[in-house]
Amino acid sequence: MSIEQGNLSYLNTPAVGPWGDYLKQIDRVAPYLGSLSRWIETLKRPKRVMMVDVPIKRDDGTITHFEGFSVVHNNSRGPGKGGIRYHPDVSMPEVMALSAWMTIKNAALNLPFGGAKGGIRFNPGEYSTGEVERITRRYTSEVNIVLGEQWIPAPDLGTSAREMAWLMDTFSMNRGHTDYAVVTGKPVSLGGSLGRQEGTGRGVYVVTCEAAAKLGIDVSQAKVAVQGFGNVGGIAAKLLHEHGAKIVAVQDHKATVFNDKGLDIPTLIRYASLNGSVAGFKEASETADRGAFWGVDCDIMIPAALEQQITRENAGSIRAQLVVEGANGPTTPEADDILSDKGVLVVPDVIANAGGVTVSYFEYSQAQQSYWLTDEEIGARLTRSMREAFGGVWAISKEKGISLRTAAFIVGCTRVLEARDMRGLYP
Ligand SMILES: NC(=O)C1=CN([C@@H]2O[C@H](COP(=O)(O)OP(=O)(O)OC[C@H]3O[C@@H](n4cnc5c(N)ncnc54)[C@H](O)[C@@H]3O)[C@@H](O)[C@H]2O)C=CC1
Ligand SMILES: O=C(O)CCC(=O)C(=O)O
Repeated sequence: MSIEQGNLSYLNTPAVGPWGDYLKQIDRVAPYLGSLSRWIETLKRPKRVMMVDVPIKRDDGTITHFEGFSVVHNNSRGPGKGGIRYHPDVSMPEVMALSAWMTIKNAALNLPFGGAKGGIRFNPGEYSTGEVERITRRYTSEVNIVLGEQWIPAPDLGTSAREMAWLMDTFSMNRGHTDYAVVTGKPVSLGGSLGRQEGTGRGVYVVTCEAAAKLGIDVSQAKVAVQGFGNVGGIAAKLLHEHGAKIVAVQDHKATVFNDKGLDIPTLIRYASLNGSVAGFKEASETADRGAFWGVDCDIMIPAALEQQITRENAGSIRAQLVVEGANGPTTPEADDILSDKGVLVVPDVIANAGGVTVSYFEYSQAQQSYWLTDEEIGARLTRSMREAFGGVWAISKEKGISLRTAAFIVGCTRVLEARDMRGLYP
């Protein structure tokens, strides 16, 4: 079997799904990389992949095994950085794609990190807190050999500061010393950074304002639709709502709620946190037709849930002028083309949702120095980093007449491959 085009025979991983989308994005940037493109295969192959067995004792005394994954995609610029996902559909090709997008994102923001990601295939909502803790601790011990030097984890979909605290504690127990810098997104009382929990949503808000200004959209008058109402979508919606935008539609894993006059976001956040979903929210209309979300009348759309949500099937129905990717990989390359033909501007994940990892970098540096910044300092640094990254990518996109995604990939891939080139090959 050929191993060209990232079609990795040893994993029996065909180039489809999110990994296939990532490979197509790399093919699109290759013509812009000049002589560095001779290193392009580096980006099509994860550096290290690991699948681990995670057995735990359930509350009823029985034993259950879970599949855990960890992928270090690239470490040319430093240790791999990226979150851990708990979701029933997590798979090795998905974690490969998520880790690869981290490589590009971290380099596009000029953070001193490579790309990595981890995941466990299960629905945490179906397990007790004690069971989730045992799964997290067992997984941490199983991936111990890559933690710290090769991979510095953080929260992603389905995980939060709570799991990062257990991870940090388990790692520290195994190594025999307390290590605050092995993981970010920890509770503030345990070496976490102020502003990390809100960092991704705040970054989405900042780039939404930057991109809207370029299109002449007044955010304080804009209608916004948000898919995914968790850490990223919920905070982005809250900040946009606070600045006058009307959030006219929210979709989560269970339901889609609409209100053309604008949803009361603080109340909806409280409601979703009490009920586990936006389903049944009284001050909204609700539809069972999940596809209807994409055709909602709005100016700005923020997909902040999973990969491959905007596809060739629904891209044509999108009425927004601006799509800001809070999620990783929500738009397929085919949908990118349809949106571009329609004149819809897409701010790609590797810039739009980089606020979280940017504050993670601040947390990592603070933990190493045991010196803590204030909320205001974090907020100001984050806003500056996001504006600079967006502005740089916007300028390249205008100069070359290409999408913001390809422009962001030019910045990210050039930095990674320059590092690769300078490090050379062992003779
Ligand atoms: N947490 C972070 O700091 C970062 C997260 N991201 C990305 O943002 C996305 C969301 O992550 P979080 O907000 O952290 O997760 P979360 O676990 O806090 O929330 C996920 C939300 O998505 C909804 N959801 C799940 N499946 C869905 C579906 N099929 N359709 C519609 N909604 C669905 C859930 O109901 C929930 O509201 C993911 O793609 C993640 O990789 C990106 C950068 C950083
Ligand atoms: O904060 C981090 O280190 C990683 C965040 C993450 O997983 C992401 O940006 O997708």
